[in-house]
Amino acid sequence: MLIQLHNAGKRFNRDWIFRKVNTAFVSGNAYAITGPNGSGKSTLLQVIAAALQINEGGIEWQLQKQKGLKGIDEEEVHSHIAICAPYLEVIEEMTATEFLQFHASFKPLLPQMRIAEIINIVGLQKAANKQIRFYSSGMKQRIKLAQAIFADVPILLLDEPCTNLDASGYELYHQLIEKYCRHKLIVVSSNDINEYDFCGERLSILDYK
Ligand SMILES: Nc1ncnc2c1ncn2[C@@H]1O[C@H](COP(=O)(O)OP(=O)(O)OP(=O)(O)O)[C@@H](O)[C@H]1O
Repeated sequence: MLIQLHNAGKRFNRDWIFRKVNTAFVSGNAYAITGPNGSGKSTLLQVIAAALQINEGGIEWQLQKQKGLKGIDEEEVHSHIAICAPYLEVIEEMTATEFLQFHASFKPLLPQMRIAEIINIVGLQKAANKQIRFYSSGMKQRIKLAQAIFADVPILLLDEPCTNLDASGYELYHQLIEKYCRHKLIVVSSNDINEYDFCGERLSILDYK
């Protein structure tokens, strides 16, 4: 997977959030987008996810095929991406099992993974059949992470992935990235070093103002 931005710029009304972003995101690497609150990290992540359109420049998404890279349409990008972000709501009426089944009906799970096993791995076995609306905020974050990390797609986008997690949650997060996401293209948007310490590539949004 290759995502390339050419002189990409995004504004809301008259305020430019970033301009002249020239960068490539490549499979197998992990990237951190850093910057203070309100600087535009989530906005750039949503541009990469094709959830927001840029106002200048270009962006290309290319998928690895047997015969090399093949461009994909903007409308198709979402099917190759899994995302965990504070603004993505969980379906509160569902149980963890139902929620993961629902997601798996759109995007397959990693090969050989079963839903009960995933729920065990993220430490929610006792709450597997409880409606998510009765979960604590840390438990909700664990199921959101599970939904994204165990999806069999080449791009994993993580916006503040350890929000509400305790120390064991941070540890779990690092284990999951290490064990299940090595081959993926990972982009983390965060200003907490503990969320992006494994990212070899770093991009400060303040360099694009
Ligand atoms: N839909 C929108 N319409 C207008 N302005 C917006 C919109 N979405 C975001 N913004 C503005 O764009 C700027 C960047 O917001 P963004 O959420 O990308 O920042 P961030 O770096 O992710 O912040 P945080 O660290 O607080 O999550 C902010 O000034 C925000 O108010």
